[in-house]
Amino acid sequence: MTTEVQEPASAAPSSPYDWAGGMAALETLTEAFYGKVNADPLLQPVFAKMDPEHPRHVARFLAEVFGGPKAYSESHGGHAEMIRHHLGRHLQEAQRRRWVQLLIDAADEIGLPDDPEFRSSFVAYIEWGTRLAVINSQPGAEVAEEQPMPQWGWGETKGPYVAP
Ligand code: HEM
Repeated sequence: MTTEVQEPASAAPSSPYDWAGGMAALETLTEAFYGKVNADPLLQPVFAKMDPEHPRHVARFLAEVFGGPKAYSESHGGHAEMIRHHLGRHLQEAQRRRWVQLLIDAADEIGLPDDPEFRSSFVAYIEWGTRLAVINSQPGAEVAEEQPMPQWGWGETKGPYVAP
């Protein structure tokens, strides 16, 4: 068996958002995902009081992270508002793991692109974002709410976080 490292395509798509299929694809993803969440014994109680618009809001958030329109920042309070939704929720690692697993299951189910480059970018952000959600949800978490919206392209993380 040979393993080949793929060269980037000469006409690379402008963003993971475009490659994923834009807002319609992300809305389909979050609909499928929260359907699974609602049927999951570990996560259903966490989301029991979820706003019916929640899946669409998360799709907009993901869209912005992956290079799409800035709809979450312009209409839903941006990153600070997303952080506020997780404060004090005492999320646990087992719940985070299940969240990631169900999102990837949903991605496969709806046919989100499954090429290694896209999935690497996608899962990298999901690992980062879910771990931040857990950290920010703990009692006494010191959260800087006014952080910029994370931006995830095709590249890598540029190294561990070092406090200023
Ligand atoms: C990349 C990871 C994540 C992203 C991008 C994300 C995004 C969001 C956003 C945008 C909201 C606010 C929705 C709105 O404005 O209506 C929200 C709320 C919430 N998130 Fe997350 N989240 C992530 C991870 C998690 C995880 C791992 C959990 C739990 C295991 C979680 C639990 C919740 C809960 C309980 C709410 C409030 C739901 C409600 O309205 O009752 N999130 N999240």
